[in-house]
Amino acid sequence: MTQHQFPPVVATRCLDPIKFTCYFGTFVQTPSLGALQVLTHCAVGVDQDGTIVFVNENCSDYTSYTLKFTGLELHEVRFVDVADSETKFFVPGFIDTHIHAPQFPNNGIFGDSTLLDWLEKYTFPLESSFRDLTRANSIYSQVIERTLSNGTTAAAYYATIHADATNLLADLALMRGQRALIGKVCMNQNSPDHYIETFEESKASQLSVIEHIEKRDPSGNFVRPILTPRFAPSCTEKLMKWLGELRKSHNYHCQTHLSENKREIEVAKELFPGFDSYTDIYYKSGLLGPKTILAHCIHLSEHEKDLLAQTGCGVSHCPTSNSSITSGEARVRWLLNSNIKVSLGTDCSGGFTPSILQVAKHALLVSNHLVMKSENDFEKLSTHDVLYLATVGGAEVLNLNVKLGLFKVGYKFDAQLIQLDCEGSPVDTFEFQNPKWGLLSPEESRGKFLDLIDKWIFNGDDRNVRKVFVNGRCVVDK
Ligand SMILES: Nc1nc2[nH]cnc2c(=O)[nH]1
Ligand SMILES: [Zn+2]
Repeated sequence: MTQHQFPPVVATRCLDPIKFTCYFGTFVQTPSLGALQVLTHCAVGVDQDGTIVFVNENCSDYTSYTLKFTGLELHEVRFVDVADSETKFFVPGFIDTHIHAPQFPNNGIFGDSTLLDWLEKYTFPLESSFRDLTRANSIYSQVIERTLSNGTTAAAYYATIHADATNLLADLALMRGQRALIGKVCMNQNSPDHYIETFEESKASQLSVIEHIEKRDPSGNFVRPILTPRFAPSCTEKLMKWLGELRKSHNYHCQTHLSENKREIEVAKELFPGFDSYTDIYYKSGLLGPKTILAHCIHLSEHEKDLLAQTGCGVSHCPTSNSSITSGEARVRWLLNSNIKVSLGTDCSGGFTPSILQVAKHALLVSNHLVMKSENDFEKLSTHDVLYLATVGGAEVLNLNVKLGLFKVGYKFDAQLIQLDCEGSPVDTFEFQNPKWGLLSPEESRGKFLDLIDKWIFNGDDRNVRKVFVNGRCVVDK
């Protein structure tokens, strides 16, 4: 089971007579927080490496433009014209910066528990069963399929403590064409006997996972290892310091949980009395840096927030999870205003949905709750803000070598094709709400289209995701 020989994802393209692809239609993106850009009648050219080489808005003849631009023959170019419906548009692929792949079967199962009893009752027993590779194979395949189908083109995964199953998750993501940071969970204290490792075991399996993943994808453009101390309460200082040294010496990605639940914070302080704060435990262990992803960050002090800003860490905001297991409301605007990178995470199965679109909606609603509590508008997030967090924010937090999150020259074509009026769509569309580009004033058409985007964010789901592309390759076609 450990000896799978998956073909490299990119090699198959070499046999393809098609040398270039031009996508034509409406493209939607968020170049900055709060700003939504709508590119209409737009031609986006993508080369064989999945890189965008032109973005030509209001293109009157995209076929001639492409042939002239590339110098290729007609049969060497694939034209994907999706301008056949006014409610069809491309958006950048979603980036899920915090998801526990093995917890997928527990989505929706959390009862009235909160973090620490939830871990004991539901999470550790399920994760420990991933010593069984047959189980890991079927659940991990399902997670990748489901997240891709929801438009997630890149994800930062937590796996389990098991090296073999973690390697399998990396292989499956690579084979299926989803970009993924793959984290073998490290945990060597305060965990049940059936699901714990020693320092030496953790070290050995971490190194073997890194070796496996780096061999599978030496470019690191598709799958990469990410150091994953579960959270301070389940790791000794020795283990965190070893991981901190490893992170610094190889510039590895790192992910962990921070300041999710009030009781968790007390436990962390009791276990590590010599540190100034929960954040300080990670800081002094060398775990914080520009390629570190911190999930939750709800109950931080000003000083802890400043430490995140100073070290350049990214935050994964997980509002679905935080509402489900009653953890609290992260102050996203407060973090963003300190120039801290913020993105979205499903945190399955603390969160119940594998869809970043749903999480975006919850991020907006949770921000409204903060506003209602504080009676000022400061924390309010718009639909454009949460779309930014789901795409550009995710790309900033993942901090990969390839550029993601926008339709821009030099960026990779990781995209979703959304259609609101497709068969079985959960979004009710009305002809009078269509933008009617060219028939109304540009402002009127844009206004109507922005309303459609809002309708999509609140009412849409995976049925509206018609195609998904990663690195210019179509990985989902419904
Ligand atoms: N949400 C969440 N928080 C954690 N803290 C430590 N482990 C976990 C986990 O699996 N999920
Ligand atoms: Zn988590």
